[in-house]
Amino acid sequence: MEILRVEHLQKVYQSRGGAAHLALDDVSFAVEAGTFLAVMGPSGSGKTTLLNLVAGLDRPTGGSVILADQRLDRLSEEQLARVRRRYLGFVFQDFHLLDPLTVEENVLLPLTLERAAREPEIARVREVLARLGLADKRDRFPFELSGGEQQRVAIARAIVHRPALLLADEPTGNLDSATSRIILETFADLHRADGATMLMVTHDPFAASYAERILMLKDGRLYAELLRGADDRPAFYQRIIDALSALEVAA
Ligand SMILES: Nc1ncnc2c1ncn2[C@@H]1O[C@H](COP(=O)(O)OP(=O)(O)OP(=O)(O)O)[C@@H](O)[C@H]1O
Repeated sequence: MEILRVEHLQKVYQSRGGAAHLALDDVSFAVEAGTFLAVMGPSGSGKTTLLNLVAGLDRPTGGSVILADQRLDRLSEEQLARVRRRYLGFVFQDFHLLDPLTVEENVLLPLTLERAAREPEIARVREVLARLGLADKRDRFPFELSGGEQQRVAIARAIVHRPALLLADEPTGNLDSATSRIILETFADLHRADGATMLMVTHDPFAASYAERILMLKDGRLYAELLRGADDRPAFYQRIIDALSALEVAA
């Protein structure tokens, strides 16, 4: 089953001075359910632009995004907001937790946005917190947690409503390497054990090596795709490094 299809996506930013910048140029790809996809590319290559368009947070100047069988460009802002809440989960570089709320309240939030919390929903929150090894942290506040724990709470919040697609924007960008590894293992485990579908934007080859498929962007265009295939993670990492140096040589 296909979760996401991006067709001939184009984004032109018009600056106030009148100059146009082509941030995404004819990008097409599809994502099957259960895929762990990474999108890589140097700074300015269009990664965040692509993520924002996939999330329906911005509108393309050409082409389309089809998420869970719905063409996002045909939806009103209100319909888009509903699609986002229902089908997407978000994990950000800087966690985006709400400081006045406890861990449990933060994770409950996506379930209570549209209605009052009920018993089964609290049970679901506790199940997800336990799944992520946070059962004993549920009454703490974000500032009482380490960065890695805060990111795991953010992941719990992103998956609590069982989204069709989990979007992560540089999720290890603010973490040290040991903590990054724990977060990446968490994603890999959600993919392996729960069949989660993920799109992770990263410029870090180590983070990307946890994915099974990588799209590489350069100057707004897709220029390479790597599939992990039968490689183990270290062998895949080496192939990513080789592909990146080939890109630099070509630049
Ligand atoms: N609102 C905007 N108006 C004009 N240009 C923009 C706007 N947003 C992004 N751009 C330009 O579009 C290009 C792609 O930006 P984008 O943020 O998608 O890149 P990125 O790959 O996510 O970079 P980084 O890794 O640094 O976050 C860049 O050249 C950027 O300067």
